[in-house]
Amino acid sequence: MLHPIIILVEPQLAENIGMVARAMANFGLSDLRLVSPRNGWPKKGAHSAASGATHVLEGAKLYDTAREAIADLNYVFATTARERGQMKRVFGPEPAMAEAHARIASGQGVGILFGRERTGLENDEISLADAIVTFPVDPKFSSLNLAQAVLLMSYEWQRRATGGALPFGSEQSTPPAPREMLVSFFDYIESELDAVNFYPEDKKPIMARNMRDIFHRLQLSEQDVRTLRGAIRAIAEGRRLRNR
Ligand SMILES: C[S@@+](CC[C@H](N)C(=O)[O-])C[C@H]1O[C@@H](n2cnc3c(N)ncnc32)[C@H](O)[C@@H]1O
Repeated sequence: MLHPIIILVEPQLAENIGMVARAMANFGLSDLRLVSPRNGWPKKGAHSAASGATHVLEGAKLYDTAREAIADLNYVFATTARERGQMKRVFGPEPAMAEAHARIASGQGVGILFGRERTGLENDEISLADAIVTFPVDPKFSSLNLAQAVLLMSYEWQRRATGGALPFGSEQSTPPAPREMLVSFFDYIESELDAVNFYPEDKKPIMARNMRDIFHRLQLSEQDVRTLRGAIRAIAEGRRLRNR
């Protein structure tokens, strides 16, 4: 078991189970356990809601009780929005997944219990867990949809497991232009601007420096410098041709 196991206790809606599977697959989880799904299993509608995460649904294991579903696990979290007055450690999602990560890395099986859509987990089910996880929600509106609750835990798991690495990053097509190329570009612009008397007498040094600063702020790549240089040359040569 290299990942936490998601355990849904008496889930009712096929759409929620499908969306749970999708959320799990989004964040690299695949072990799903279902405890007595209401009105049986499989359920019509779960596959379409899973949106391609069928491997999670098809691999889901069925149990009669929460107790049986967690029997082989070494450490179990119970998720709940409500205070239950039980003497257990209470985690937020991020430290909970740090704890899960450490335990799984040392070879333990870790599970996360999620409750029924309407009534959540029963106190007896929570009493089977080692710790409680609750989310930092607005207390006036604290209950998340079941699949969203699974998504949040799965996200925190993946963030922990990958160190937050993103699948892709911002790319620069070419590296910033070398200084020599940039300075030669500045010389070129300044000579062309001189040729059309752009600089008022005695202001040239400060205006040339300001313009260099503008280009520095743009972090031009080699290709950017080539493009700008070509554009300025085209304008300058067009003017020279017209003036002949
Ligand atoms: C729709 S909620 C159940 C709401 C139910 N009325 C209750 O009060 O527990 C379904 C499940 O999502 C999880 N969940 C929802 N909101 C949560 C929160 N704020 N913190 C932790 N888990 C939450 C729990 O597992 C919960 O049993």
